[in-house]
Amino acid sequence: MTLQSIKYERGRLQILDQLLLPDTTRYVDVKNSEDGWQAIKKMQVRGAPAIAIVGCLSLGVELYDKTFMSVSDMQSFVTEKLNYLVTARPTAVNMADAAARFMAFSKTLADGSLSPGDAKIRLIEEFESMLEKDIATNKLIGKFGGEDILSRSGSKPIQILTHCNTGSLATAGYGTALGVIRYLHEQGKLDQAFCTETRPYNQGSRLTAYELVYEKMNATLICDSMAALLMHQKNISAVVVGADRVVSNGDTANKIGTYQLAIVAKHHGVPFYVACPLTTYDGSKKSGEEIVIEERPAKEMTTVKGINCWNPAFDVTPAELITGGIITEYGVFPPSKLKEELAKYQNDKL
Ligand SMILES: CSC[C@@H](O)[C@@H](O)C(=O)COP(=O)(O)O
Repeated sequence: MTLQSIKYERGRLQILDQLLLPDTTRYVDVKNSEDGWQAIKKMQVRGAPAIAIVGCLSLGVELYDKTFMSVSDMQSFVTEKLNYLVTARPTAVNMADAAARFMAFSKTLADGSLSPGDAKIRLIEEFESMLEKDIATNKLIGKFGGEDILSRSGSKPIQILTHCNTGSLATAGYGTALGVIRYLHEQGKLDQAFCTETRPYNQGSRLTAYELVYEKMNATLICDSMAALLMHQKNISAVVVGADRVVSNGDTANKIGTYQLAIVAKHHGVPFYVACPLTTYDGSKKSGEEIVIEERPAKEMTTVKGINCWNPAFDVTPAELITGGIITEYGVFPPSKLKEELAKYQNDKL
């Protein structure tokens, strides 16, 4: 059984408190959208897909206990709460994407054909479907990405470098970039995965390392500052990272430090891939310059009081550095073709 960041049954949501990992495994109840907002803001749950799923399910749990006089009352309530959930963290687009889709869906429920109670259950069912869809999506990402890497590597042992945490803890299960590594491992083709510590929040050393050990994959931890030497000395087959927002020209926001990995990969001729679902694509923005980068509190960085800190949680990797491609559930696309390729699938989202 893989690690489970989200436990859900209708009317009850629990999340694995990622602030306590790896030392303590404790699930906490998320009883409503306010709890959901707080859990996302405090990073008890994190990772773009998991943020959206927990946000929507927290609202689903709140809805379950509520009664509405009319479907349009429910629709106003849901719109207000979804808009609120989007404000918890600004950079990952998945929650905003889900909010837009579910607001549109809740409008379709107000056509008079369903009672308020039935409409509420239809909406809850749609929230619930995110769990299975995310895992199915991640398995496709894993396969497309894994096969692409294998096709480029000939008979060489496969060694993958990844950054941040993109596995079961950041999604409903299987993972995106870590899904690619998992697929290669399942095929018996993974020689070794390297993961960065991912300073300052240490998603790599606390969460990815924990997942890799838990899954018994052959894996090695490095400090972020060791990536250039690693690529110089260790025959890295590919760098594979996740994403928080990919915009229409292919520029990609992901965990701080991704940009420098992409530069180093280009210098060493190592293919650099971004792995993410269609729900991480934001076609409304033309370039990475338009992406809002979250800044986190200085206390996440400091060991000495009195020093000034700058703590951006994400950076933007320019499309031209994504040399391997963007791995989605529909295939692997060069960033320059992403917009036209994904346009074909936009209506499949719900
Ligand atoms: C599948 S998760 C992809 C990204 O969300 C992940 O790489 C990342 O940057 C997470 O940042 P975090 O600040 O931990 O939410």
